[in-house]
Amino acid sequence: MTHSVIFDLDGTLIDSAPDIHASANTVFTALGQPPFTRAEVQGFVGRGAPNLVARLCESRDLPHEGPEFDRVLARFLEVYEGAQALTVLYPGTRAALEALQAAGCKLGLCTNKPLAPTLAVLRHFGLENLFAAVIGGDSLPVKKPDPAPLLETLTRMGGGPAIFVGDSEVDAETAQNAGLPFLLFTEGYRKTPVEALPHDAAFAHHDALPGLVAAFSAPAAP
Ligand SMILES: O=C(O)COP(=O)(O)O
Ligand SMILES: [Mg+2]
Repeated sequence: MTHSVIFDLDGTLIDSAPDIHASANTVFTALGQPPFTRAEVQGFVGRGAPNLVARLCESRDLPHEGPEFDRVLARFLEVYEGAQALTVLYPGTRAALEALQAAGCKLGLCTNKPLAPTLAVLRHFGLENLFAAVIGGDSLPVKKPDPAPLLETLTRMGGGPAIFVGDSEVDAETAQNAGLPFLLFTEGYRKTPVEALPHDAAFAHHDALPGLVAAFSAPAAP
């Protein structure tokens, strides 16, 4: 049976760290702070925007909760929602999504990025109609690695067998928590060596994805 394929977004389909980095620097330099390096910002991507901004505040001894923090987070979300100019699709992404769809796979998206900037970036790349369901980091009361967002994405897609594709520690843990097979994209924002992350297969270029998914969907050998 053909599997549904659910994707993570940041570090899996899009390289968004340059825009996240630039947006963070716009907000923090306006507060009189020196700019962050890209590595500092990228290291905090994957657990949602509130966590990213809280970790950045913490690293500058600014409050990471309370009204002052809430204002910094709101400003970051405002700046980031319009920031797509530096973001790129990973090579082969569009072709892989279209090939999967042509092979009969339903596609879903489950990201910890808030829903508004998620939909904005999907529209920016003309991908918004490819996904049968899109869940963002603020769509449910919990985020990945809680399995609920991934399972809710699948429910909204109509259920059935599914595979999760992601780039990070959080994604590997989410797939395990949800009991779904996990395909690891190795060129994203992972901090752990590939061997140390539980995964069913790994790939470095999206060209490999349709073949990997087909192998999962093939009937088991007798
Ligand atoms: O942390 C985020 O905002 C998003 O990260 P994800 O798309 O990799 O889940
Ligand atoms: Mg990711």
